[in-house]
Amino acid sequence: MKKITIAIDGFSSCGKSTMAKDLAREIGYIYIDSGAMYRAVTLYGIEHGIFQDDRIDTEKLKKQIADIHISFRLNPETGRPDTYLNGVNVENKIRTMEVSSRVSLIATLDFVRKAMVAQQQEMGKAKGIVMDGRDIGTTVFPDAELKIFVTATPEIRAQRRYDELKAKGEEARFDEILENVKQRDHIDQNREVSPLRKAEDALLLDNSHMSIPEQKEWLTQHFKQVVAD
Ligand SMILES: Nc1ncnc2c1ncn2[C@@H]1O[C@H](COP(=O)(O)OP(=O)(O)O)[C@@H](O)[C@H]1O
Ligand SMILES: Nc1ccn([C@@H]2O[C@H](COP(=O)(O)OP(=O)(O)O)[C@@H](O)[C@H]2O)c(=O)n1
Repeated sequence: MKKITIAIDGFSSCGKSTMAKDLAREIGYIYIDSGAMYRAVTLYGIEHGIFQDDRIDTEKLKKQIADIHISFRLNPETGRPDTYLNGVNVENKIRTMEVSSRVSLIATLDFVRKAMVAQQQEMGKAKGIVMDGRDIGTTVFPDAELKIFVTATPEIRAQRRYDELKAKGEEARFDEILENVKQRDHIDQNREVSPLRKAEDALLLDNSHMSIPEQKEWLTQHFKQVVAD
């Protein structure tokens, strides 16, 4: 069967990674969480004094960007890929509110995007990949055979993220998460480089009232249709 490229973009916390990972596992494709890469750069910045309050020392980060190596390795316990920053597993550290509150500013920087996009395109060279993010269908893989743009109401998205953090036993406040979700959507949609928008040829999915199995079924059907053509 021919291998294709699948691009899943959309708003924060709506279930993109969940559906992308599940599909990739089922069809034997590689899954890449591009957001995890921006989160890893942000964590690097926090750990290397790049932030002074809310200001970013862009010159310092620019000098160090070539020293930031991000990779993914399958976690045999979860069956899902964990994110590694310079050889260290940072999967949990990159999901904290501290990182969430800073990542979208880091993702506005053109030299950061350039470095990440180059790595992402390299990872997808051989096709057979599902990648989720904000600019996958528009910038990273504009020729992807299947493009999806996912959305849900901000309240539902914040609730999903809140439930996730609570289930992991982490501190979480619903209002803080809702504010973060809205703020990141705003920054992502209004930045100059590769702003978040639906590619013209992407299929729109509002999963506000869909369960995880329902959305996976929806995606699998579209995948089957594209590979059958
Ligand atoms: N349709 C859904 N209904 C309820 N919860 C969902 C649904 N899709 C995903 N989730 C949950 O919402 C949270 C955010 O999903 P995630 O896939 O990380 O979103 P994204 O990649 O878009 O940020 C996760 O805890 C996930 O299990
Ligand atoms: N391809 C991408 C992926 C993420 N990002 C940025 O990285 C942030 C974190 O991405 P994410 O996919 O982990 O976000 P969640 O929706 O999973 O919380 C987003 O809010 C964007 O600012 C981006 O700019 N481009």
